[in-house]
Amino acid sequence: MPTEPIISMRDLTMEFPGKRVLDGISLDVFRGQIIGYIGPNGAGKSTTLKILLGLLQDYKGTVEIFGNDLRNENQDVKRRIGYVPENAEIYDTLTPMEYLTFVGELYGMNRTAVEEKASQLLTVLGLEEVLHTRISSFSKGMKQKVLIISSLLHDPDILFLDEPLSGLDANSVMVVKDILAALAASGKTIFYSSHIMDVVEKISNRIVLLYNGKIAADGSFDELKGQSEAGSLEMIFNQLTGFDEHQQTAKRFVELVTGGETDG
Ligand SMILES: Nc1ncnc2c1ncn2[C@@H]1O[C@H](COP(=O)(O)OP(=O)(O)OP(=O)(O)O)[C@@H](O)[C@H]1O
Repeated sequence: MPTEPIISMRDLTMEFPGKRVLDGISLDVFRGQIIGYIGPNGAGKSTTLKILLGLLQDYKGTVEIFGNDLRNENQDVKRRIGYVPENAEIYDTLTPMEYLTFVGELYGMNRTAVEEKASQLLTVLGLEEVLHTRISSFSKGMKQKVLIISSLLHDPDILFLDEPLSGLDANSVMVVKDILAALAASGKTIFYSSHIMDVVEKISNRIVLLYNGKIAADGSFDELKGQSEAGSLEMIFNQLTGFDEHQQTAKRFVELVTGGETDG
């Protein structure tokens, strides 16, 4: 049974001018958990991740990672964290080998070791022919693979992922899903934010739904299903966020596009 939480948030509140985005979030995350962190657009998922990463500081409440208060700057904590951002600034003029060597060295890894590891990881994900090609020529999915590798090069204990499968083809999605499951089984903790509900449903062992600044649901998919009449996570999401207007919204949208009435 898990003991000490790896991540602990108490009464986490975050306000931007004129807007309270997080309204007293309390959450403990344990070793080996894959947390599917979901919520409507603008719910505050990326904001939560940025706070956990130390990128946003003017929050209220307490956040501890590995038992260290985030307000006490701690480089050791940062070294044990990996991050795949939603919108990454990747250095397009570099090759993946140059970029990954740069990232590995930032984490204090030895250059030869990082080059070898980067080359092996790129090869496993099918990028062996473009190790020395500029990232600017890559497709979205190829860039995403480089980002996923860059978040894992230093073998972190916690992985924060913000929409990590974006641009990946169906085969690559299966590989990444299996990688995440294997990482969690080896004791890593994964905090996974995404809108792709069928993937969240399958890979998460715990789902946390953020709505109106608060945690509206927290449990395994089976537990959430037990509390709701809905069958899929997508339907549970719609139900818990009170959204039942998708057909009317779509109809109105198409009427405006076509300038007329639609059938049905
Ligand atoms: N730096 C900022 N200044 C002002 N408002 C901000 C800032 N960053 C985020 N917000 C606002 O906070 C709210 C939450 O944004 P956030 O990006 O965390 O949502 P999200 O749940 O990740 O949404 P999405 O699913 O669309 O990615 C939004 O209303 C957004 O406009």
